[in-house]
Amino acid sequence: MWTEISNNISKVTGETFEINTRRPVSGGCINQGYAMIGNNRTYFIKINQASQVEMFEAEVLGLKQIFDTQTIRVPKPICCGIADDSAYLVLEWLEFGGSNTESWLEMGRKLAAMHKVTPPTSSSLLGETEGGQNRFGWHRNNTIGSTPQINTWTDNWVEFFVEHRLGYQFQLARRRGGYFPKQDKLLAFVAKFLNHQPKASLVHGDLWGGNAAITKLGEPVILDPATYVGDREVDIAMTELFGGFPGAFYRGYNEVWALDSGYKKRKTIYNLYHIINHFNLFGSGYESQANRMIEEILG
Ligand SMILES: Nc1ncnc2c1ncn2[C@@H]1O[C@H](COP(=O)(O)OP(=O)(O)OP(=O)(O)O)[C@@H](O)[C@H]1O
Repeated sequence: MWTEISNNISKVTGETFEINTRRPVSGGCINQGYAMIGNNRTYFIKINQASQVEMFEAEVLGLKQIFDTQTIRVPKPICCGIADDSAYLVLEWLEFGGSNTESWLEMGRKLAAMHKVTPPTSSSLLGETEGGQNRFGWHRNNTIGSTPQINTWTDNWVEFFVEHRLGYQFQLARRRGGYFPKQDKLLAFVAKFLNHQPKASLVHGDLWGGNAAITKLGEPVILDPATYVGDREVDIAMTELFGGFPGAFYRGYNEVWALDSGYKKRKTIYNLYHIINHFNLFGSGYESQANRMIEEILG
């Protein structure tokens, strides 16, 4: 497998790459990460089962879409595919570790700049492109963790969030034996909560602490996106889900595009999506957390 991946790197970069050393990189929950070193170059590789190759293809497209905004750094995708019986994704290697206040201010400013972008709505099937529309979705489905994330273009944000985010995850959770007694009441209530008519923004989609990092040179980077066009508040809510980003991040963000005061009310409903997904991915421990969040939302 490693030779096949090396050969593909040589092919797409036009420079011979022969693997010399490989070491595991920890930090991800879904894929196995490795550093691949050879010919004075290093690459970051993610490996999963062959059936997951579409997940990597979607990640490449998400990284490219974010790169095209010219706002915030993402690792450059090199190639992806199947070698032996494994799916792989090769990315530019980045050296992390230079965290400081200025870098986190920049992370916030750059994320806000990215959120100001409304990418063209395009249908990969029809090859149509229409710019600047306030529609929500993406040109293909992707994954959140390894759960499918449905991105069918929808004109109305509430409809999109109820059907393709909360509703879809609840459906999967039911099949796994999840018990959410106030699910229907909650779904009926969403429209009342999300009546702020958000602008359609390009969002990262999975912005927990493990997916935001600062390079040794102090440059902010976002990793491993589950990109779509949605309400920017979904990203900010997720930064707060597992402990919060440094305060400088929020200061930087608000400098460029201040959050609406209603955000505080909405963030629990946005994070509920991720907690039900955690139930679907990691099991029952998250069921009671989701039910507590539902109670909190319903008041
Ligand atoms: N381009 C890169 N260069 C160097 N290290 C990287 C790079 N991308 C990711 N890493 C490191 O590897 C870790 C895991 O990466 P990543 O989050 O992309 O994996 P994953 O298995 O897809 O994760 P998740 O559980 O968030 O889905 C990161 O937290 C980071 O420390």
